[in-house]
Amino acid sequence: MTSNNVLLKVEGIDVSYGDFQALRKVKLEVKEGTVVSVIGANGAGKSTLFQAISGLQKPSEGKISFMNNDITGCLAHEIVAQGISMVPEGGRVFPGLSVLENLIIGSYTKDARKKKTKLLRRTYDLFPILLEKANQLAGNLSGGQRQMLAIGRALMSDPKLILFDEVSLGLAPLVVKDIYKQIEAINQEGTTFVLVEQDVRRSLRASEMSYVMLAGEIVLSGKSSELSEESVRKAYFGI
Ligand SMILES: Nc1ncnc2c1ncn2[C@@H]1O[C@H](COP(=O)(O)OP(=O)(O)OP(=O)(O)O)[C@@H](O)[C@H]1O
Repeated sequence: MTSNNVLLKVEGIDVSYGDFQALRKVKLEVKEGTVVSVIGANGAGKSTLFQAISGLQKPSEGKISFMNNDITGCLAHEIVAQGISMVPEGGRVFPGLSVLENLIIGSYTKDARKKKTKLLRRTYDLFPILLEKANQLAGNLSGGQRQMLAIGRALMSDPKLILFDEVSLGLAPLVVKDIYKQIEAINQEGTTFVLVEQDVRRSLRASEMSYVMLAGEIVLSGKSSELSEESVRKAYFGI
């Protein structure tokens, strides 16, 4: 599903950790209903970008808007309440809590709490394994199941936009295929995605727009269908 409305706009943000500047004048636009890829090597700044959008890092320069509202400097819980949810790198879940408890934690905003039953049903429909294992400890899940739980938890806040960090890292190819199928299904129901993915081919295939980062900057961007794997790889390595 695509429309011409810009859902998220990042305009020239700088983010630093002490003296180290991790993002430089980063600019990015995400249209409603699309899937956008952010590609880059380790340390390029992809997670920092997600943290800045989610309110976990404060940009020293630039502006972030979501649905035409300036969200620069908003707190993380305010940003979730506006409709942005993150699936963190490595499918991080609370290992000592059950699958169901992990999901319920995702619906802590006032609006999501009201729709909890409906959101839970939708999550179980997408990932039946989570219903099967609802009362088991999340720490006992496989890597792929943990990634599904992390997506499920993000869905429980009823987001308009999901920031998905490292979709396929460390997962078996069949599991990755399954997860991309679910991303497509969730996207077709209207949720917009920004994906961080190391696999260039998959990244281009799964998205409408791609942005390549290198050392804290966007060095290449364009329609995924018009970018060659070679040009992306070159930008990725800075050659
Ligand atoms: N908390 C921190 N304190 C200091 N430097 C940091 C911190 N977090 C990240 N960095 C540095 O900022 C840069 C960007 O890191 P970031 O994690 O955003 O990159 P990334 O593209 O997501 O890489 P990865 O795939 O390894 O997570 C790196 O040089 C990293 O070492």
